Amino acid sequence: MNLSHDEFHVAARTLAADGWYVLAHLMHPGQTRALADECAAMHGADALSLARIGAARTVSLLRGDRIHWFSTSTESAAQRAFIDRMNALRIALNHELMLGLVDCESHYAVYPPGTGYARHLDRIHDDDARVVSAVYYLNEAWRESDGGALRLYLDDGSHRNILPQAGRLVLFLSAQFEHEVLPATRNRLSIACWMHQQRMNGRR
Ligand SMILES: O=C(O)CCC(=O)C(=O)O
Ligand SMILES: [Fe+2]
Repeated sequence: MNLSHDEFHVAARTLAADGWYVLAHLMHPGQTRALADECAAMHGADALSLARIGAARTVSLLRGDRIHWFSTSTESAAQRAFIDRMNALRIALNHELMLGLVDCESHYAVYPPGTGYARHLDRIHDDDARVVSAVYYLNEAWRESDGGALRLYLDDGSHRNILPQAGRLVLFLSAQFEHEVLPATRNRLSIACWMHQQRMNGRR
């Protein structure tokens, strides 16, 4: 396992060249397990909310995940460790690519069996803040037969299926890559995260 900053260097270079990258182990397994346990416990206690889409904030049939936004006032030690790690990555990306990423926003997501997220772009049309999308997966021993891949649509018309394996972080440019979450046969746990630039279009 490589948790060194060399890995961030490779991530930055590959993101610049290809627009997407899969990092094998963002955090130590114990930290990932703590996040998975907390996310599963919140789901079990019905403490997650149905996800909503867009400015209208309407619950949509397009996505079936239940979420909890991280916030500094309520965050746990496990969430803090994740945010610290993502901030280190964000600073490395700024350093190497001069992206001007000012912060990240993150939420837990649980997709119950049979639910997914239809093909979409993370850059919302009236908001240019999201630059890099990142998804951190929390599922131990995920098998191909469990379904639940992230399908990333590439510029050449092909696609890649990425399984939501614990420890894996997927990065891609928010404005460039359409993607979808395929339905799974078991609960699919993750943290979705967006790195922001300062908004250019005046919106707050
Ligand atoms: O969980 C994933 O693999 C992707 C989630 C996603 O596309 C989103 O929350 O916008
Ligand atoms: Fe997305």
